[in-house]
Amino acid sequence: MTARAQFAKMNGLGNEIIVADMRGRADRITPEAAIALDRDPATKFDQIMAIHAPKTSGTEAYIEIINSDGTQAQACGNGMRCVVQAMSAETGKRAFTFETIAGILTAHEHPDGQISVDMGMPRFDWQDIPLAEAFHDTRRIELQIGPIDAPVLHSPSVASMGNPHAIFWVDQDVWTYELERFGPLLENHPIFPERANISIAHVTSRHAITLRTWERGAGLTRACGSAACAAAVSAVRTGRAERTVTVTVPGGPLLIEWLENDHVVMTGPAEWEFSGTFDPQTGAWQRDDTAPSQGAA
Ligand SMILES: N[C@H](CCC[C@H](N)C(=O)O)C(=O)O
Repeated sequence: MTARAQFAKMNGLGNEIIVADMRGRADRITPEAAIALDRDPATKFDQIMAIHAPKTSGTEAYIEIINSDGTQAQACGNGMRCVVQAMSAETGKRAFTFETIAGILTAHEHPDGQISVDMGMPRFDWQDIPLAEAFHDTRRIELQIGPIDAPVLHSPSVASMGNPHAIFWVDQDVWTYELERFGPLLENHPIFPERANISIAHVTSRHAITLRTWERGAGLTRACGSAACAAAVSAVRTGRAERTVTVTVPGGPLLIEWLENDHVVMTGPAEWEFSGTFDPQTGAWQRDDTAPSQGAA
């Protein structure tokens, strides 16, 4: 058995996150461990944010992002806020520079506890999303689901926030759509060679969007920060909204600002739930404050 690693179960607006401290270790969290942790109701998560020692000077840490199906993701805005809260509690620092598979990003904690993450620049070229075929205008691509002559969802905007997103615009309450049914079909549609995060968006004013997301590799979530960013920039590109917008996801509101320098900044909360230790090989875990019988160990 491998030595245990420390973790904190946290959430970002209900996006279920495990922040795992993998610094000073040579091993990685296996897909089997991720799947085992997700199967246990107490540690069920959408993403694991694995903190590794920095690879690049000037960065605090290298963050690996793992979906609940064990696959890797390039971006996780809500998870990044959880990492900031955990590391600011540990170090007393408020501003951080991190590296992920998608590059370098910065984040800081405000005095009121809200956390802003610079999610970088969105990309809109079809090759960057990526799409399987050329679409020169990604504000609206040909893709629909439901009866051919009366599609339920159609013509999404697509964008990359490091990870692939499709945003379907709707004119009514986002809860009236069966996202749990259409999500998996669209996530795995052949137009998305790396699959995609699927959102339905209702623009309710020039500064407000309501959003639900089916996440690639994780399914229905209460919040998806990168999808909120993708929806906000896509709403601006299609003339639906201004560059500062509140995106309300099932877990609550996120403030998204698309700055003049093309960076997208997301601001929202993070919440600690409990801490423990786990085996990165198997996912066996134990709460810090309970007797050794707890968990799958
Ligand atoms: N929950 C995340 C996104 C997870 C990304 C993931 N599902 C993927 O791209 O594979 C967020 O807050 O941005």
